[in-house]
Amino acid sequence: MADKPMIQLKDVSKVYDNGTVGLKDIKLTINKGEFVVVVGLSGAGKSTLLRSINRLHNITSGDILIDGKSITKDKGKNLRNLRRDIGMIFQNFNLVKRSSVLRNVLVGRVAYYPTWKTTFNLFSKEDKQRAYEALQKVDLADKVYARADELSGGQQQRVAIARVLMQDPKIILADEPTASLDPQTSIKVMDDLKMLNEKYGMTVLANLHSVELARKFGQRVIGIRAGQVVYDGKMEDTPESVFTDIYNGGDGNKEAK
Ligand SMILES: Nc1ncnc2c1ncn2[C@@H]1O[C@H](COP(=O)(O)OP(=O)(O)OP(=O)(O)O)[C@@H](O)[C@H]1O
Repeated sequence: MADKPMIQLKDVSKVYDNGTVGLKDIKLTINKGEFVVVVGLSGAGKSTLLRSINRLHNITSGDILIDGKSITKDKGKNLRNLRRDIGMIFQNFNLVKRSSVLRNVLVGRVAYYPTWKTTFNLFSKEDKQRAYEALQKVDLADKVYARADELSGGQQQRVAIARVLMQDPKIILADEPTASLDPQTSIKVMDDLKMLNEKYGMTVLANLHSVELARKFGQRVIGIRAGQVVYDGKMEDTPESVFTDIYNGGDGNKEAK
């Protein structure tokens, strides 16, 4: 795929109100269609990075461009439209637990409807059909009318992936998508993310604790420590020592140079 910048961070810093530095002077470009994994110790700033990209957090300085448009500066309708281009996958799935699987997947379309229509559940027939097809793609067509909280953790995460498919974003930010899942289920969830990346060209940025999953799925790896990028390279060129170093609190560069 041609190198077209999809996410650009320009000297991005984030200081929380209590003075904690979340991100420090991050310069980063992620191109369309990349599958990037972010690794780092707990508290390194991985979630802050993802949440700044879709502006769940406001950054303190710098700029973030999504497909060439500044999400930092946009307001109102423009911000809503930019956010529609960014799907989120969370560790805790973020489903409406007492609602049906179908309804949860339809939520992915909410940003395409006026609010009053979604309040009264007035989704179009086409979107209901799309939701069903999205569930087929993650092997959950038989769960369409089940309540979300009747599903296993892995199935719930795949409902969240079907919801992202409905949203049809350009980018998926996955914040520890497998942290509450067993190893086998984790692979199935990551396979589904890979499907969105390969089949639909969605750019994926995923925070992962597991080095094994990072190695298996990431094309590029970004190491974060104390709010800074300390490693950035192609997975195939990344020696094991980089991971050891990052997880031992080192700067991830020593043996990679
Ligand atoms: N709302 C907040 N207010 C103040 N400080 C915060 C807030 N959220 C995060 N932090 C701090 O910012 C730093 C980065 O946190 P962040 O959650 O981004 O790290 P992380 O790498 O995602 O960690 P984990 O893997 O544990 O989720 C930490 O020092 C954390 O304590």
